[in-house]
Amino acid sequence: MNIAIVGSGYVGLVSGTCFAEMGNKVTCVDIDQKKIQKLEEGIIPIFEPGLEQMVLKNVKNKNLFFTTKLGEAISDAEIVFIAVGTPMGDDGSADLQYVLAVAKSIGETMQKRLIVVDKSTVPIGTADKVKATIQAELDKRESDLEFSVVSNPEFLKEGAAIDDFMKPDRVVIGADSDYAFDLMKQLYSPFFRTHDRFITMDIRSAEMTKYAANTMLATKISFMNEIANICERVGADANMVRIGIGSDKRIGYSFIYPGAGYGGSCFPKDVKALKKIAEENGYKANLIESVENVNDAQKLVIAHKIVKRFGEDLSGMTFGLWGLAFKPGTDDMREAPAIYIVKELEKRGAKVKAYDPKAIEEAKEFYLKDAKNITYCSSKYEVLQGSDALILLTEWKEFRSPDFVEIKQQLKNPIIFDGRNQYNAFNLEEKGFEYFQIGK
Ligand SMILES: NC(=O)c1ccc[n+]([C@@H]2O[C@H](COP(=O)([O-])OP(=O)(O)OC[C@H]3O[C@@H](n4cnc5c(N)ncnc54)[C@H](O)[C@@H]3O)[C@@H](O)[C@H]2O)c1
Ligand SMILES: O=c1ccn([C@@H]2O[C@H](COP(=O)(O)OP(=O)(O)O[C@H]3O[C@H](CO)[C@@H](O)[C@H](O)[C@H]3O)[C@@H](O)[C@H]2O)c(=O)[nH]1
Repeated sequence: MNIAIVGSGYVGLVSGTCFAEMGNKVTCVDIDQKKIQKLEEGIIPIFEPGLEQMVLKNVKNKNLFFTTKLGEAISDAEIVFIAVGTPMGDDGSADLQYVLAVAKSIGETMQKRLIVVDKSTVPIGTADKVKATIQAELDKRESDLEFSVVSNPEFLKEGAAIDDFMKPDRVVIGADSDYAFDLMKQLYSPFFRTHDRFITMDIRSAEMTKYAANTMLATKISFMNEIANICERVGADANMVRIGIGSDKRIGYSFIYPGAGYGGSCFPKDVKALKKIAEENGYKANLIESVENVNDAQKLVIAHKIVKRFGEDLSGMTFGLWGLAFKPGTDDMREAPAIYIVKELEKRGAKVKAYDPKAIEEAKEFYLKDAKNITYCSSKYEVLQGSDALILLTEWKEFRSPDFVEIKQQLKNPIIFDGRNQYNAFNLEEKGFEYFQIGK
């Protein structure tokens, strides 16, 4: 099939590359000329395991193309995906300007019947807006071209995006015509080897499914963080409680790791957007609001532990930080707990030495560009030299089983603040450390 993907970020580039891998001819579009130029030169603008190799292979096989010209990309396409950002607007709602700008360009340039698929995460009712925007442009052109708008939310996780896309738990398709359902099923069928996992529904329910899924997962995390905070105060161990409740199949083990709060480009903005959607429709979403409040507070839990240990004024102190990305396996720092911790430490007069295997450039260029008291190191052990304590915020594999003798030798004080409970099985107290974790 001939496909265009508009927006070549985490979702667009991964989806486009995986569709190409299945033998489709895919053109990825972006308005960011630098991004497209890099892609044309074989430079992948984001870090996502396995992506580079797959992009290069499909470019070589002439299944995958890049352009800044949407009109050219859709001239031969049967399906066009909208995969641009829907960032948080000032009032917490999803900002639809990029989605609607793409819809306008599609209406201005389409030359044949098209299925327009919304893959971006968008508020319920957005498909109607996309439809109206395209139709308005067609009307201006006095064109009677047919098109359908489909909602096909994306559920991939950064760091595991290729796997999630190639072997999806389900593909949700919201549409209002058999033609659209059929074409979408043809496109996705190759991804299901044993049995299909299509879930078809009306468009609004598909749009809502995405917000409900992310908010459910965020709720599990905030719930567990709240339990962890109570555990600490009553002398229980959240690590044990996690196993205790996860073993109940109705609860399950996934997404109940207590930690330094959820970050990333999706949970924070989607939880906020759903709260706003509810509000705009006359419903106060108390539970969802609490999920967000618990998370906001959780991002600073490690800072509070540091203050409790060292006092309010941290001037003259240096903290070694392992991990900047919001999770392992990505260079993405959107809403990463590290941003909040670094700023809080800096506010209290402390310096930070930081190392992350992939996210240092992102930190320098965007997310911590205003931080004045941070030094970036080229290895995890360099961070420790002259630091008063170590803080772990992202559980990259290379941090999971470090040399504790080396850590003890290098740090000024043998103190570890573990924001991901990675070292709770290492008997650090017996090894002479002061060890602080979440929920114990
Ligand atoms: N990142 C994820 O893990 C993930 C997973 C599922 C769903 N989503 C959703 O998918 C959408 C995209 O997220 P992302 O993380 O890929 O965003 P991103 O910021 O990484 O990429 C968006 C891209 O769209 C481009 N763009 C903006 N306007 C454009 C236009 N008019 N024409 C062409 N390109 C344009 C930008 O330059 C950028 O490269 C969001 O709605 C997000 O909520 C993201
Ligand atoms: O038990 C857990 C699991 C995750 N997290 C944190 O939650 C955040 C999000 O993690 P994850 O869901 O793995 O990453 P994302 O790439 O943000 O993926 C989420 O957001 C995407 C964008 O909408 C969806 O497509 C995915 O299905 C959904 O998992 C990270 O900060 C994690 O550290 C925890 O604190 N505890």
